[in-house]
Amino acid sequence: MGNVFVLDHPLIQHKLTYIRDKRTGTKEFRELVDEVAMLMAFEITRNLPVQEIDTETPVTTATTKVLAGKKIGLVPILRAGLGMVDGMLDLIPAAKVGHVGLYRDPETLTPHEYYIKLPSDIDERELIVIDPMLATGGSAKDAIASLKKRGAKNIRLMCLIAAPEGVEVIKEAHPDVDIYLAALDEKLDEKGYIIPGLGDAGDRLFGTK
Ligand SMILES: O=P(O)(O)OC[C@H]1O[C@H](OP(=O)(O)OP(=O)(O)O)[C@H](O)[C@@H]1O
Ligand SMILES: O=c1cc[nH]c(=O)[nH]1
Ligand SMILES: [Mg+2]
Repeated sequence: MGNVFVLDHPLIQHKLTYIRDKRTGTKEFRELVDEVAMLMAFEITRNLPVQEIDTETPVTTATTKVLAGKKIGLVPILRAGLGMVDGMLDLIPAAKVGHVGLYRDPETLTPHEYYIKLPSDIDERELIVIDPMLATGGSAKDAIASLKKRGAKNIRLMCLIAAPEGVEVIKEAHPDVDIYLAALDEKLDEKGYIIPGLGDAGDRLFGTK
């Protein structure tokens, strides 16, 4: 655990280029984030355990595989994490979805939690915390701590883009959490934005700039 995986599938990388492009408008941005989230869900679920069962096909009995082990829970960090939920649910339709609302104070960069609603059985689920951006790492760090406080034991973090600073914060605070990214960028600027990044993910998703 505590590993960092950059999902470098060509389709993910291609779409991420257009997500970063400042000329990409809200509609296309939303669609691309949705598509990349689905592709990342495909990669992140690659190592889920399976078990063999007997299945009656119309002609014989076959030994086949089904998912085994823990069920999945998705936990988007509001707002921007919402943009990745539907794409992931396309692949994992039975997942339950919890929500953690956090905003980052633009001056101090400190995260503030304003909402939390989780499935009652989070302690039995493999949770995937979702947020497009891991910048200073403060928001994801607090969101994960909130989940642990409420009993979560198996948590992974999935982001589109991270800054090295944010990755270090999560590794330090939550060494049990694996991190899945589409890209690990260069650095943060003085306002806490990821460079080169994609700008403000929430504003670009919801057209609020
Ligand atoms: O790693 P950090 O430095 O904490 O920054 C990352 C956070 O900032 C953004 O949310 P924001 O506060 O803009 O809220 P929003 O999703 O409502 O726009 C982003 O979606 C992360 O949650
Ligand atoms: O670059 C960044 C950093 C934090 N939040 C964003 O939406 N973008
Ligand atoms: Mg924002």
